[in-house]
Amino acid sequence: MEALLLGAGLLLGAYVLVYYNLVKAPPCGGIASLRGRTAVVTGANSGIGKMTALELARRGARVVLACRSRERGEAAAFDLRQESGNNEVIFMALDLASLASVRAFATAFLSSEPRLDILIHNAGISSCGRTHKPFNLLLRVNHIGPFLLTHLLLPRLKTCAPSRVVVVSSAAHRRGRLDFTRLDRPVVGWRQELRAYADSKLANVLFARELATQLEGTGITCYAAHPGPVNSELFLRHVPGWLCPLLRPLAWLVLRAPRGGAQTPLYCALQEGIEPLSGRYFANCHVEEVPPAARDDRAAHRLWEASKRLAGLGPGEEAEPDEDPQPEDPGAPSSPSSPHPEELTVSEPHPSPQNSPDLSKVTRRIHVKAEPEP
Ligand SMILES: NC(=O)c1ccc[n+]([C@@H]2O[C@H](COP(=O)([O-])OP(=O)(O)OC[C@H]3O[C@@H](n4cnc5c(N)ncnc54)[C@H](O)[C@@H]3O)[C@@H](O)[C@H]2O)c1
Repeated sequence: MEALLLGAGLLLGAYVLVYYNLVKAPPCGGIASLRGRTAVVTGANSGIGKMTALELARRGARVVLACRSRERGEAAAFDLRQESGNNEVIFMALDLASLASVRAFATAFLSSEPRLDILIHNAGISSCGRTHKPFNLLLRVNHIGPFLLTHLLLPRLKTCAPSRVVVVSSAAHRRGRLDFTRLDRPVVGWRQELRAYADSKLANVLFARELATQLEGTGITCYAAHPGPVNSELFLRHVPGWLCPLLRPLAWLVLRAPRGGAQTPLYCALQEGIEPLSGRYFANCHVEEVPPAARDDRAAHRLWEASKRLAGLGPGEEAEPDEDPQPEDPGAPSSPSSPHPEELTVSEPHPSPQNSPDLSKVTRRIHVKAEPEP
């Protein structure tokens, strides 16, 4: 009897593993060679971001790992260079919780990198941990920081068009509800954190939607991607230490491996022919319908305006980094436009501009944001 139960358990485990990692997350196809193109992946020192960066590096792209910790970022860049055999994987410092750091990253990037073809907003947090900030840290890291970064890097994305922006969102956006009267209120306690996480992921979906509208006709397309339920540190990081030994094997068994989680963001970054679906939400490498709150164009526009204020971008301001007003950033040094000396780090000298392949052969200009009516 026990042997039977064990056998059934093993079979079930194998089924779940295969189902989540191969059936639901088939390896993404898309453009085979990215030689001559540059990609930025935020939060690329672990989990889904690291696997996304690895795949881009394997295809020959120059990959910038935009990470908070120099030590972990440099270590990840080293690993990825080894694993991919591509020496064009570098680290640059970016802390999305600090608007000054976002600006410093953009300044460093624009002055050292001649190209930007793919921007993947992967970094995210699900909890504030022990940090107490006088603002909504989850919204800051998961949405406002990426919003500002996109604005600052737009000129480079435009000159390299056709180019793409991928915002790693989550199915949790379905539980999100944006309260515009208290968007930036500090988050206290795990219940508020869960809510704020879902809200920030809804903000990701609305951001991709509005960005697509604003960029129509520029050759830049953007997508919100759900990686699936992935076995990463995102949630385990905040679980009490004594619970981890119990949860880790369970998570390994029932959740997708980070490599599987990377497939939908990669699909959005690389798949030919999805340009008419710019602004849409993807899961399991397919476009998916979202709930009314996530396809509310008025809310998307309102969020855009609110995000501009929270990111320190003035009304009608162009996205040129040098023209941005000084942001108010409680967690940042007093001179945001002066780069932090320790943050302006590039682990390798930039390469000379390379011959870029003709992307117009594999992509088309965006004409419509196609979406069936509910
Ligand atoms: N793991 C899942 O089941 C799951 C499900 C849906 C969506 N997601 C999303 O996938 C993305 C990647 O998450 P993951 O599961 O790989 O977790 P992870 O914790 O391994 O990766 C998150 C990355 O973001 C970085 N990061 C955190 N705060 C940062 C900051 N202030 N500045 C710069 N980088 C910062 C971390 O250092 C880390 O590298 C997140 O946006 C997450 O919301 C994950």
